[in-house]
Amino acid sequence: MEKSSDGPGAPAGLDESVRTELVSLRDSIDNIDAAVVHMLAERFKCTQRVGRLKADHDLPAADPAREARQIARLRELAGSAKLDPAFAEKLLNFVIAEVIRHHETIAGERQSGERDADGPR
Ligand SMILES: C=C(O[C@@H]1C=C(C(=O)O)C=C[C@H]1O)C(=O)O
Repeated sequence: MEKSSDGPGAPAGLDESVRTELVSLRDSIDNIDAAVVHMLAERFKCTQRVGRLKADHDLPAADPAREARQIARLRELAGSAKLDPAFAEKLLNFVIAEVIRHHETIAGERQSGERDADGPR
């Protein structure tokens, strides 16, 4: 069974000042997580538009040169922000891989749409 707790999100038997600090820090973490989700949602709205542009103009889903520039920039920013640059790179690569998957899906849908519009051969 799970360990019992005497308050939302704080383990039982904790010193009051420790509990207050833990709850306050977790409030901020929750706000930051919400901001990250909203920012990612906005980023994916932009990348979906890029995906449609690429599909309309027969451009490849991935742009490795652009990715290399973004990674170099993000590593630099991470370093100044005291965030591990290797972590920043992994995170960006993770997001970009999902974006490329979306772009491939959009391109595939365009192609099958065009085939359908051409009618049976
Ligand atoms: C969004 C694009 O497509 C891909 C995804 C990228 C991203 O998520 O930042 C960057 C380069 C591309 O591989 C783009 O070309 O700008």
